[in-house]
Amino acid sequence: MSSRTENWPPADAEPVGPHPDAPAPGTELSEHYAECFGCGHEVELGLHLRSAVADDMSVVSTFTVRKDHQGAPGLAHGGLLACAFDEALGSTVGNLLRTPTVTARLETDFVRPVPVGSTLHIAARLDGRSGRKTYVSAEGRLDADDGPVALRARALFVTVGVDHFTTHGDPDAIEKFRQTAEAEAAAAEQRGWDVNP
Ligand SMILES: CCCCCCCC(=O)SCCNC(=O)CCNC(=O)[C@H](O)C(C)(C)COP(=O)(O)OP(=O)(O)OC[C@H]1O[C@@H](n2cnc3c(N)ncnc32)[C@H](O)[C@@H]1OP(=O)(O)O
Repeated sequence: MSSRTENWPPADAEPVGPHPDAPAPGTELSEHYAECFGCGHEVELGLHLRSAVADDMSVVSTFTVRKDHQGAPGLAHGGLLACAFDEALGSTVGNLLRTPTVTARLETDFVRPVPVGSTLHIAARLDGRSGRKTYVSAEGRLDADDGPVALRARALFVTVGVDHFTTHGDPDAIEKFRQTAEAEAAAAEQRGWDVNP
């Protein structure tokens, strides 16, 4: 994965389709964690990505660039754009495969500047799987699903157990997250896999 000239996905990856219990086309995906910088509604300056499953089982996420996200005057910061792709790609893997995963590698090509006030439409798809490794890629277009391409990204996500989060993260916050998920019975059905803060 060191350069874009390499084969993608790698030769040992097998085609992968959505889990039988994956959300159906047209489903709007809920935030995976209220305090997530990428999608959580409790993070005032966060990215507030919103995602939905498209007819072809890609996942389309939108991210509107605000002044809080600037790098140069009037333009989005590149690192934040990479963050938006991390979230969009992670949401794709998590929701379609219904497994907790973390980003192991993220590669981003910045094709054109993204102005403050524009909305990125990020379409992400599963590319392949090899054991715990899932390969996924995305394209981000300006202001419309068919707008000009501004970024492309591809990533490797690695499936982990819940202990990844309890060992390395905040066990109390994980427990609170579990309780909230259990309380939301309807959402719990959708988010059973989703101990993925
Ligand atoms: C809905 C959810 C949305 C979430 C969106 C946000 C997602 C995130 O930002 S997650 C946070 C950022 N990521 C992290 O903190 C992960 C930190 N890294 C780790 O914890 C570990 O390195 C981890 C879990 C990725 C892998 O460790 P470990 O479980 O010990 O597995 P390990 O054996 O090292 O790797 C598994 C496989 O992946 C490969 N691999 C791991 N890292 C890389 C890498 N950077 N590049 C290429 N291959 C890699 C390994 O070579 C191995 O391949 P194989 O099975 O063929 O031998």
